[in-house]
Amino acid sequence: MERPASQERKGPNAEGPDRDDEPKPWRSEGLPSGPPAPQRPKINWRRFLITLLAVYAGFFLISSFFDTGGTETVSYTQFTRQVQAKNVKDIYAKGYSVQGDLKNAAKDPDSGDRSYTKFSTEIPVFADKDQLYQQLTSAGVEIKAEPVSADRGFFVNLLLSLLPVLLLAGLWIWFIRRSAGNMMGGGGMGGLGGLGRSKAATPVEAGKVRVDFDDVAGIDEVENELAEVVDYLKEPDKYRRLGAKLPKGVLLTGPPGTGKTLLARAVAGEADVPFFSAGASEFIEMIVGVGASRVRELFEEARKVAPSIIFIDEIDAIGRARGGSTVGGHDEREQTLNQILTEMDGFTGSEGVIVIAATNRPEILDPALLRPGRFDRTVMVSAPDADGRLAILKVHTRGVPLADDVNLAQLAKSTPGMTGADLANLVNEAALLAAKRGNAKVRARDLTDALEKILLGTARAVVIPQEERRRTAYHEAGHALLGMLQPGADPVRKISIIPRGRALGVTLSTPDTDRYAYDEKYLRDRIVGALGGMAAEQVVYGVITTGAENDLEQVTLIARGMVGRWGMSSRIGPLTILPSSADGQLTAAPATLAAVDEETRRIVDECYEVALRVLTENRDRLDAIVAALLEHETLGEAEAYAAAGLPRGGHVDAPVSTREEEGPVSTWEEEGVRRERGGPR
Ligand SMILES: Nc1ncnc2c1ncn2[C@@H]1O[C@H](COP(=O)(O)OP(=O)(O)OP(=O)(O)O)[C@@H](O)[C@H]1O
Ligand SMILES: [Zn+2]
Repeated sequence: MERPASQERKGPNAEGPDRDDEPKPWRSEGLPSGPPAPQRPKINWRRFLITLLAVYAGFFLISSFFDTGGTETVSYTQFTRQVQAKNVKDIYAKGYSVQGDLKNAAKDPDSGDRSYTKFSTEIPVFADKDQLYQQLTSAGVEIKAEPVSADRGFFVNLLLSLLPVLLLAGLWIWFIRRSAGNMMGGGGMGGLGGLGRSKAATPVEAGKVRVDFDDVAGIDEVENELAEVVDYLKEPDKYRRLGAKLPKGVLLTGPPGTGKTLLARAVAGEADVPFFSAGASEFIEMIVGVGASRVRELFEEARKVAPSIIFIDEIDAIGRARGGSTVGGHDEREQTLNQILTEMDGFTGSEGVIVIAATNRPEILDPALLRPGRFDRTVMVSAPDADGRLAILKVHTRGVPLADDVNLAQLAKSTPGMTGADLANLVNEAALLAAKRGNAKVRARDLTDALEKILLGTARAVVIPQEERRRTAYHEAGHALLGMLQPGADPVRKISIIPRGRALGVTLSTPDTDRYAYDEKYLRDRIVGALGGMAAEQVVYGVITTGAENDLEQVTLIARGMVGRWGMSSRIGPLTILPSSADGQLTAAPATLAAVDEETRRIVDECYEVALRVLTENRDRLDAIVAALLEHETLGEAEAYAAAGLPRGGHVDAPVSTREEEGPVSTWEEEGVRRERGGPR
């Protein structure tokens, strides 16, 4: 099977250099090959600005030199005194500015001991010029005069004042020349015909995309979710005949390097359709309106060759929630975003263009993007678990000769927290090492050395330390075990110690049926479950960590609601004491509020006691879940209950949903300060 060998070898920033010298806002693949567009040198903006500043400063220096270099600036009084003393040889007048030479050096009136023969001065407008002229002629001063416009200093001044205008003009010309390269035709920008429409995108790869689902490993669930899209792209008529509506947009979310871009290309490869890809930030130009017309153009091209895929990477760059900041580029971003929304609204699904967008930060996206008919399908791509990492390692070692001592399964186990991009990088580093060492095959040592090099060389933690994993596992197992043991709690659906965004791990519980009202028992079990992570750390380690912040927020919210809003405390009685929102009015007396706090505390304390007791009594089950978690990293419902040695008592089998927004779900996610992956890129 064909695959792009070079692409496989790249690390997490594989696309970086490409993007940098790519003049066009998008790339397309899978179109018939055409003549390559002439490469235009990319303007380095920082250097450009620095040069400009330097030139500016230079002008200032030079002009000030011309004005005062070697001459003494004297007062008008001083000047007339020299004239009366008949010590002035000649003057040179330009408007009211006068430069001149003295016959004999005069002492500097300010410092006293410095002497000068050249001077300059300004004649006040209100000076008696006739009288001055007479004095000058009678003193025999040679007078030279020039019209104001011939002034050398004036030219310099003119240049200086014109510089910003010249600068803008230069920018404009550069911009137009640049746009002319990949844009043609008229229309795009109102009166500025020639801007904003692009020529057919030049293919990067001739023929079709040569990546398919075989190249994407360890995220089978995600592939399954996208299989429908592939099927639709392959046979749009099949769906069209039935009038079926397919998603126009799919949003891939997940940490950097988990294969979102790869996945989008694989969808195109599987479906054998052209692939257009663009980084969202590349749409945004200095000049308002260009991003929008590029978007329009991109969709036009894609529609021409439909069925096709448009991939927009880092959509958060333009898709951030609107309003709020009004920093520069705001308008442009908004217009570009609006254009994307318009395009997606405009084409009906039957046109066969599917937009796939990727982001690491779905939470900051404008909700408008996620409405039906736009990116109405969100697919979460998370970092791979141990099995997933093994599968990815297998993909990336397909073309690499491995020595017999290499144990990929072992390597997969020792790289928790690594993403697909990290693993691809690891294999490549090992191959480089082996080549440097003159070996024909990659040996186990090359891989371990490469791993060490990566661990030392990257600032972010690539591999999660074993101790941290164990602690996270205990924390999650604590939540999960209490969820399994407390009779009123919702069944546990999934436990994971794979980091996800800022979360170190997650335990997911969903009820079997929809619940509309919650009784006190259920709420108490929720609190017990939420405290389970902290309690487990207390039981096992004797200390607790900051990881329980989210848990405690949930606990406080529920307990305060029980006391202050739902009448579940006999001491307070059935009264609404606390407003349902933060800005609501508080009407209770301070003593009542204090009582609410005490009651809240009592409930939480009682629940924490329960959590500690249950976990201590069931320590063996807790340890067993932790062992299973460390082994597999994620446990589904059946595996979780099996590990705990518990029946899924009374719980009806419900379809497991991993989409957390569905239904009343309790998730216990641990905030991890250390685990912010990726960072600025
Ligand atoms: N699941 C995977 N299977 C195989 N290779 C993978 C996988 N995930 C990532 N890779 C490798 O890592 C490289 C980079 O991944 P990709 O660019 O698709 O990640 P991404 O999620 O789009 O990251 P970003 O958010 O930084 O754009 C891929 O080209 C591929 O070599
Ligand atoms: Zn927790």
